[in-house]
Amino acid sequence: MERQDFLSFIEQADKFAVGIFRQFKIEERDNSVILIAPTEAYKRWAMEYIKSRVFNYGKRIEVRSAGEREKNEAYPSNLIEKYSFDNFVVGKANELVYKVCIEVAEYPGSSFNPLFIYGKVGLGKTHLLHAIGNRARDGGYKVIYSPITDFSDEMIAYLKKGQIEAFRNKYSSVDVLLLDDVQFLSGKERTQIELFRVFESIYSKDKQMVLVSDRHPKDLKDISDRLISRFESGLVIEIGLDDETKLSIIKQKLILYGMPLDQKVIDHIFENTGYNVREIEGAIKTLKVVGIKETPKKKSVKDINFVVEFTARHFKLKPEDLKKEGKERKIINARHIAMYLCKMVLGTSYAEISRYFGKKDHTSAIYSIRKVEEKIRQDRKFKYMMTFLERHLRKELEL
Ligand SMILES: Nc1ncnc2c1ncn2[C@@H]1O[C@H](COP(=O)(O)OP(=O)(O)OP(=O)(O)O)[C@@H](O)[C@H]1O
Repeated sequence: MERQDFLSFIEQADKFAVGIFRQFKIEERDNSVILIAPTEAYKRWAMEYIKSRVFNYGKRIEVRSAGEREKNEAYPSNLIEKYSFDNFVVGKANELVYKVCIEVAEYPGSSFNPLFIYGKVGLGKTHLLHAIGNRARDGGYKVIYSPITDFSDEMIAYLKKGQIEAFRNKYSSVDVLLLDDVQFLSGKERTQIELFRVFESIYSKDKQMVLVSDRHPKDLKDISDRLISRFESGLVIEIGLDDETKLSIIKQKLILYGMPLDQKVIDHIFENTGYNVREIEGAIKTLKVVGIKETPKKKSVKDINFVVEFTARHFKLKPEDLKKEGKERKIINARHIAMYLCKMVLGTSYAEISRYFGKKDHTSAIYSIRKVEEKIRQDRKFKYMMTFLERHLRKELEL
């Protein structure tokens, strides 16, 4: 019965092809259909066929060859399926990296190896890693995606069980290894040693490695030179975001969230977000709930004052301290946190925040808020504290 679904779809579209597809084993799943080809040649044919047609089956189509099937299922994938090449908006600042990623996903190990992508937060690095993983997996390759902290935790767990060889084998036997947030390797000596081994092994077998970081390999701290030089030995490429791409992303996301492409809305989002797609998504979601009439309303200075008082109270400081230019770490941190809370809780624009804190340039608020975002990602305790602060602030503001 299930087999019928995909085949009847093909039958309507292409009478010739259905005869060939009948020779495949077809597994229908909720969101995807897996075609298991009898031989490699059939697999290649099916992949070409699917790629060259405008396919609107409504499910992701995955092609594997019979031999690969078991191998792949032995590797439960933690890839996020919604991150694909198709829904990645391309513009000047990310076009090259996008093309390189497609190349790597389709010909792993034989083009840019290792591929090292770096760039600021929320620019789509993780999205591209998963897109590579999904495409390579569809091509029948064994893929592992792992944020470096998970890689490290897993390594320690294996080490404790006395099974470090099993860990090495697991990571060395993939076709594509995707490592996220490589900057967190910093200071993790044993993890670096193990990663180096994995690297050498993968590389010698012409398997693919893709690494993602928030900075260039040269700017990574406390990472061994030999590892850095490996990171630099393939292609190092930056991902960015320019105004034109930002605009296309806003439009695409508005459509995605079922919102009208209203110029006022577009301008509002454009002006109230930095160069960070995650932030753009956040702004659109807020807009969807609150509506354009309320969101753009300028938060009164009274509210910003309230956030500053609230933050000062938490850190046992005076609100005036936060507004002054100070050198003391504790005060600087509290000021950054107050700025972050203004942005997240009140939705105040960068320009307004900067102005309130006595800065002319709106990039100063962007910089400070980014610092807080980075710390949230790096430090679990800090993240809990920020969640706590945000929740309490919202309560006090009755938001
Ligand atoms: N060019 C793009 N087109 C469509 N969506 C995008 C694009 N870039 C980023 N996004 C979306 O923005 C969000 C954040 O992207 P992602 O997590 O990949 O960023 P990142 O660069 O890995 O950030 P971080 O360094 O914080 O991990 C995701 O939901 C992603 O789908």
